[in-house]
Amino acid sequence: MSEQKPVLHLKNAFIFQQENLILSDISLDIYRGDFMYLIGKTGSGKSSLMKTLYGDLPLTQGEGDIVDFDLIKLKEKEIPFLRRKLGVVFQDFRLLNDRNVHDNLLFVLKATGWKDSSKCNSKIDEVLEKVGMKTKGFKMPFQLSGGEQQRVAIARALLNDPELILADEPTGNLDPKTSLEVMSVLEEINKEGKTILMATHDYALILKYPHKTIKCDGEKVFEVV
Ligand SMILES: Nc1ncnc2c1ncn2[C@@H]1O[C@H](COP(=O)(O)OP(=O)(O)OP(=O)(O)O)[C@@H](O)[C@H]1O
Repeated sequence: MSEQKPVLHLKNAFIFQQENLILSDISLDIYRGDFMYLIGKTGSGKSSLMKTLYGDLPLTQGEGDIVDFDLIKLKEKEIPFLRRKLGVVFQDFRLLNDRNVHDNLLFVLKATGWKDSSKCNSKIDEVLEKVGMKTKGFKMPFQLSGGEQQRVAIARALLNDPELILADEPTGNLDPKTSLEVMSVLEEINKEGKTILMATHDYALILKYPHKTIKCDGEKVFEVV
C-alpha cells in the first residue's frame, strides 16, 4: 500500500447525466506521476467521468477527492480554483481563433491572476518549448495543423503547473502519425513527473505506450491488463 495521498480518489462514486445513471460504484485512485488510460466504447461514460472530475458534472453520490477538492462538496464558485490545479485537454483543442498562440496562452495566465508581463512571457516560452512550439507563438490557431493546435492546447494545460492533466480523447481528431507525435509529448511530460489521465479509443497508442488502463463498460469502471 502506498502511503502517499492520491491526486485523485473515487470511492463508490455514481455518475449521472441528469437522472440517468451512467457509471455506478466507481472506486479509483491515481497517484502522483501515474499515467492512466481510460478506455471504453462510444457512450460508455468516459467523458461523463472526465466532466465529473473537472467539475462540469456534479458528483452526488459516493466519495470523490481530486487535487485536494472534495467533489461532493464542490461549490460553483470553487470550480475555477479546481480548474487551476488541473490541466484539461480536449479532442477539439478549443483554442481562441481570434488571437495568436502567444495571446491564447497569455489570456489564460491573465485570467488566472498573473500580472507581471516578463514572468508571463517566460512562462509562455517555457510551455511552448516543452511541446516543441517555441517558434510558433505568432501563428494564429487556424494557421496550424491539428497536431500543432493540440500541442498548443497541451502547453496551455501546463501553464499553471497542474497537479493532474485530464486529457479527453486528445488524439481523437488526429491522423495516426500525428497522434503518435502528440502522445510522445504527453509521455515526455509524464516522465518529467506530471500525472495524466487520458481517455482514448486508440489501441495503437496503448500498445506503443503501455500504461495502467481502466475501462468503462456496462456502467462499471474496472482495471484491465
Ligand atoms: N448532456 C447530456 N445529457 C444527457 N445524457 C448525456 C449527456 N451527455 C452524455 N449523455 C449520455 O451519457 C452516456 C455516456 O456518454 P459519454 O459522452 O460520457 O460517453 P463516452 O464514453 O465519452 O462516449 P464517446 O467515446 O462517444 O465520447 C451516453 O448514453 C450519453 O447519451
